[in-house]
Amino acid sequence: MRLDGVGRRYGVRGPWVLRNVSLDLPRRSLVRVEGHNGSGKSTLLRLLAGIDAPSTGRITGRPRTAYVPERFPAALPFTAVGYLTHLGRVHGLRGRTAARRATEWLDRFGAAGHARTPLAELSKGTSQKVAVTQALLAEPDLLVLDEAWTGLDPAARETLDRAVAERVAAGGTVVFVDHDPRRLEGAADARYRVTGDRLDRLPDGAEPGPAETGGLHSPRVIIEAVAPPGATAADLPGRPSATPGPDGTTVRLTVAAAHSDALLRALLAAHPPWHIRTVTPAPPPDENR
Ligand SMILES: Nc1ncnc2c1ncn2[C@@H]1O[C@H](COP(=O)(O)OP(=O)(O)OP(=O)(O)O)[C@@H](O)[C@H]1O
Repeated sequence: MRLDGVGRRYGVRGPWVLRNVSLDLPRRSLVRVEGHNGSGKSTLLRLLAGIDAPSTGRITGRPRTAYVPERFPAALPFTAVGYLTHLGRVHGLRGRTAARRATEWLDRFGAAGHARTPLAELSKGTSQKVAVTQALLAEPDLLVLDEAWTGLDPAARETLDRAVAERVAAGGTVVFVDHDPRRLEGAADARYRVTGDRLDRLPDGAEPGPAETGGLHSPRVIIEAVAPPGATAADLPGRPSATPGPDGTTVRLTVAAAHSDALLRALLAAHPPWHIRTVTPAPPPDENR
């Protein structure tokens, strides 16, 4: 698929969110999109997914596409498997194939027990598994993932990592946005950054930008927690710095405020979970040091 001189603004006089974006999305590739909050990443992904149209410019060569939006419409009057079968049909599958794939994917995500649960009664995590499943069961040539890992438990996040690798290995293109700079680290064939209204390709090996790491001067949060036996801070979202807590039994994790929710979720969802003692804003860094 190709984008040529694509621009998008909301309303005829609204500011340009994206302007003059030209982009080639080759088959068999994994593409990461980065940028600050509100920079236009979701806008770009909606254009790629075909659920929004450019205000100017052209998109050509659209393949069969599936999309996991940042927010999933959870209140629809379906059971999980009923909804997935319905969407499978929308993607062009026969009902029986759609139902079989829905069941297989729910099973892979550890949510088979919720196949017959109404969507409105699902937990946030299970809803997200349904959101991801509706895209994966289509076996699309282009898979667009907008923060699709958010809300998934660690095992489901790994399942999604594997599913992405499988899609790419099958010749597909996967484009993703994620707040965790280490998501699929080293696996992306190309990385792009939305800055102002531009989309720039990042050189291979470029460090994650301030939106992903938090940057020296962005607000930070200190989480003091008791680690379960054997746990380390090495694989936690937001790359927190870890130091021993004041009483010797806790670990003090300092993380960019933008990542504190994801970090807390990961700590609470760990098996066994971390025990959170306190969550406090960090003092601003000392400018004179
Ligand atoms: N439907 C809409 N109507 C009007 N303005 C919009 C709409 N969607 C997005 N915007 C504006 O476009 C800009 C880019 O938003 P977008 O959601 O694409 O950014 P983002 O990088 O995905 O943000 P985040 O990281 O917070 O999800 C923002 O200023 C936002 O307010």
